[in-house]
Amino acid sequence: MNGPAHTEPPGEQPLRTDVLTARRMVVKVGSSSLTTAAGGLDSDRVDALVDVLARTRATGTEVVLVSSGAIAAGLAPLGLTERPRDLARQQAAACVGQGLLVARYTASFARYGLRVGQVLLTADDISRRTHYRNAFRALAQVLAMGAVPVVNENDTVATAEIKFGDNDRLAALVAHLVRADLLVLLSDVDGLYDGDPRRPGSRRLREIRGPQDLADVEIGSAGRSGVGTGGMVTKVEAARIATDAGIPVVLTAARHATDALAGRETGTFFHRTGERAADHLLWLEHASSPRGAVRLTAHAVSTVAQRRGPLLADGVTRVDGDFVAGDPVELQDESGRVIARGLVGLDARELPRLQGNSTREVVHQDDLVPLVTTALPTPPAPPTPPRVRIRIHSAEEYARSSPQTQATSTSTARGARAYPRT
Ligand SMILES: Nc1ncnc2c1ncn2[C@@H]1O[C@H](COP(=O)(O)OP(=O)(O)O)[C@@H](O)[C@H]1O
Ligand SMILES: N[C@@H](CCC(=O)OP(=O)(O)O)C(=O)O
Repeated sequence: MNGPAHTEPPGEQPLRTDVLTARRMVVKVGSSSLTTAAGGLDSDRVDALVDVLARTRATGTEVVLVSSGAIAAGLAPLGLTERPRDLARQQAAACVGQGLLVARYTASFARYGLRVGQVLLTADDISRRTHYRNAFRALAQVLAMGAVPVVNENDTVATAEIKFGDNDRLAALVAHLVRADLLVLLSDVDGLYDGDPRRPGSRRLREIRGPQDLADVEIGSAGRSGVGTGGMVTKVEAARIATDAGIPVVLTAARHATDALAGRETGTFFHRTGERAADHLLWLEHASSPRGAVRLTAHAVSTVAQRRGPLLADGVTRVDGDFVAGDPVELQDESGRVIARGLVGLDARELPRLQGNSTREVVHQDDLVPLVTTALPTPPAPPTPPRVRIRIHSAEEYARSSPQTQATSTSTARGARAYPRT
């Protein structure tokens, strides 16, 4: 475990109201906080975590646990001494380790008469609206029946295309999914430091009020545990996703979980920076895979970026991808820069016929998420309608390609869909 160079003594601090008033919280614990130095699950640490969560549950606060550790738990039983680099052996380790992990939680929560329910998700499960609603219903029901959902990525079947990539991000998305009041990220380090926590002189940041507070912070990758994945980068990103959606975040060490959940000043507190968005807008921004891209006139870019109105057909200059009405698409400026995401209201194939049409709506204003924050000037409307160029790719080919490729590719219509439509 990485010991931070400097841990500031907890002084007498006011309690954190956002923690005390949370009625539903998502707690994420990293692999490094659940394993022994020799590898394998550390039962004492699992029990210590469950003690805290069961006490919180007993006060009436609902808890969803997002737990990493499947791969780490599967290493020793498969004779592996370190986390494999290749996906196939990671899948095998997760397959063996996930069962052990949930068995351990089941036994540990049983000491308090609490049941656990395993929930394994892939990005695909929440990147489509119907699945998103389904996942919400399932989790809400597990909570309503008094059990503790233990969520992890479904690493055994998750391939690169459908991976969340890290459980910090998964936890932020689950926090939004279950409409949590608080997200708690438990790691092997007791908060966000302004530099490498092992370096003498690095200071723990007590609170983050917005991106401006992160300007001079050195945010590094995973420490020496060898089992963690994203390091601070993914935790700060997860905090951004959650706080943007109105969910405050506590980031601290698993060993400080009691203090953190009691609202005491420990770790780093990320204040909420935004309001909870409509479900489908968060889904659109963070969880959806765009099915295509639409390039806009300068005038339409300005309208969309400032969310002053819908995207109309006469604002479209080019269409990439084989999307149909209801799909998420990227909205790009004339240079191919992505300026927003939107749920498109028309099929890609319909758009050429609507060239120059200023009454047909391509994306409704309520189905837009601007991704650029800078105010864009409003250029005059173009005098003549632009020509629409259609370039169709298969959805899977489009999703895999880089933004540059997406902007410049010349492949022709294939019409294949990667996944069944929902
Ligand atoms: N600015 C920073 N503040 C705190 N920790 C940092 C920072 N930069 C990098 N880290 C590293 O991030 C590690 C935590 O990430 P990780 O190993 O992925 O943990 P987990 O398994 O809990 O997800 C810490 O052990 C630490 O070494
Ligand atoms: N889903 C993987 C963990 C992925 C992950 O993000 O790990 P960590 O950085 O330890 O939270 C597992 O259970 O092994």
